[in-house]
Amino acid sequence: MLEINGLTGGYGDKNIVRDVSFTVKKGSILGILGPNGSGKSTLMKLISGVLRAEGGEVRIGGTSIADFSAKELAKKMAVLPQLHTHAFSHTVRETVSLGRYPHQGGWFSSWSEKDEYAVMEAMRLMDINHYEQTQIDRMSGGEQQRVFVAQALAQDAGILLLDEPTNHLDINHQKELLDTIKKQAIEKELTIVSIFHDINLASMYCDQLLLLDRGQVVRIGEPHEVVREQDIRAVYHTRVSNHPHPELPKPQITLLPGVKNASAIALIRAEEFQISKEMVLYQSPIPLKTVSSAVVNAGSGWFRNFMNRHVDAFYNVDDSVQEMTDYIAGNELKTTDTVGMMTAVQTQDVIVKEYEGLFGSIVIAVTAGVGNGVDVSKAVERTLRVGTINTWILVNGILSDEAFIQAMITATEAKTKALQQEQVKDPLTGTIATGTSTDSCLVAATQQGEKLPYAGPITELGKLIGVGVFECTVEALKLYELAKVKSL
Ligand SMILES: Nc1ncnc2c1ncn2[C@@H]1O[C@H](COP(=O)(O)OP(=O)(O)OP(=O)(O)O)[C@@H](O)[C@H]1O
Repeated sequence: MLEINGLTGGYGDKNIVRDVSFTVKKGSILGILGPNGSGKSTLMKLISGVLRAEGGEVRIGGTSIADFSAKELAKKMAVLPQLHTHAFSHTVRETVSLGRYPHQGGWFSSWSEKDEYAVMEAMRLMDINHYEQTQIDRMSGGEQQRVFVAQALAQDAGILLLDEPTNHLDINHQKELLDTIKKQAIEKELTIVSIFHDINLASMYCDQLLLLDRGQVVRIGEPHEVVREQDIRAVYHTRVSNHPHPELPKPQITLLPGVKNASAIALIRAEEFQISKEMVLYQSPIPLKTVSSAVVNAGSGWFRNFMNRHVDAFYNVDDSVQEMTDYIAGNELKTTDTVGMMTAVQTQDVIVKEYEGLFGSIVIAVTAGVGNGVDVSKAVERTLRVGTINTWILVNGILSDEAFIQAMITATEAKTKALQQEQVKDPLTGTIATGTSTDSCLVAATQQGEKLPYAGPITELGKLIGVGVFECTVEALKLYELAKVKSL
C-alpha cells in the first residue's frame, strides 16, 4: 500500500504541491488529472523521492521512503518519467535491461535468469521484442514510449509511477498499454499511480482519480465522483458535457467547442414530407438530434434522413437491420445519416400534421397497423407479425435529455388512448390493445430556437405531443380500417 500524507514541496523555496494526501491499495490504479502546470509531475517527483518534500511523507507498506536506501527504494518503486533524455543511444534490449539495475549486486555480479526473464517478459508485454536490437533513437515517439514502459516493468517493483504513459501512442497502443498495465496491476498486485491528460482514458482504467489544481487536491474518489461537468469545467476552464461509457460504468466527457460551424436555420414542415407507396421520407437540411427505436440507427444520434418504409405483410428476413441498411443505401441515402423504420401499412396512409405552440411548432407522423394489436397487461408469447404503429415527433426547438424521454412517454400514452377510443382489440385476449408488438417511436429535434427542458403533459410541448399523437393515431387507425375493408 502506498500512503501519501500531507505532501508539500516544490523547487527552491517555492512550494508547488501543497498538502496532498491519498492512499493507493495493492492491485489498484490511481490516476492524477489536472491542467498544465497544476503540479502533477512535481507531485510524482515528490512521491518518488526525486524531489525532497518540505512537509508530509510518503510511506510504502507503513515505512517512510526516507528510511529506504536508493537501491532498496528502486526495488519497491519504478518510475516512468515524462521526458526521456538519453545521453547516448542504446538498443531496445539494453534500455529495458537498465530497469534491472536495482537487482544487480555490484560491478561483477552476473546477469541472472531472473533478470533475463524480467527483460524478455517486459518486452513481450509491450510488444517490442521484435525491435530488440534496434537503436532507440531510430524509433518513433510511440515506440520509444513502449520501450521506457518496458524498462519500468522490468524493474519488477511493487509500485509503478507513470507520467503520461500513453504519450505519443495511437489509440490502439493506448488501449494495449493500459490493458497491460491494468492486467499487471491485478495479476501481480501492483500499486500504480499514473498521470493522465486524457480524462476519458483515466476514467476507464483507474479505480480512483485525483483532480489537482494549482498544487492542491480539488477532488479525489471513484471516477464518477471526479469526472463531473462542474469540476472539470472549473479546473480546466473549458465547457464539457458528461455522458456514460457505452459498456462500462465509467463517466466520459466530451469537449464542447467554443466555435461551431455556422448552421442554417432550419424549420421542420409537414409539407416537406415525401410520401409514396414505397416510403415516408423526411429529409432535414440539418442533422436532427434523435432518439428512436428504429430498425436502422436506433438509440440516440444526429441524423438528416428519416425513412418509414413499406414492407410486405409477410416480410421475413434473417437480418432485417442489414437488409434495411442495404435498402437505404439503394435509395442513394447515406446509411450513417438515416434512421430507418418499417411498416406493413400503406405508407400513403401516413398522417402527417403540424401543431403550433407558444414556443414554436412540432410535426407528427403516424402510420398505424393494428392487425397485431397487443394488450400489454396480458402480453404472452406471440408469433411476430409485421404490423406496427410508427410514431414520429419532430420538434422545432431545443430538447433536454429529460424532454426526449418525456416526449416518448407522452406520445406512448396518447397512442394508447387513441387505441382505447377506437376500441382496437388484442385478437388473442379480446381486451383493448395498448399498442402492437413491434411499435416504434422517434423523437427528433432541430436543437435550435427555444429551450424545452420538459415534455410531460403539463408542458406546452407535452400538450402538443399529447393532442397531436392522439389525433394522428386516431386518423391513421381509421385509414387502416378503411384499407382493410377495401382489400376484402
Ligand atoms: N525544475 C523546475 N524548477 C522550477 N519550477 C519548476 C520546475 N519544474 C516545474 N516547475 C514549475 O512547477 C509548476 C508545476 O509544474 P509541473 O511540471 O509539476 O506541472 P504539470 O501539472 O505536470 O504540468 P504539465 O501538464 O504541463 O506536464 C509549473 O509552474 C512549473 O513552471
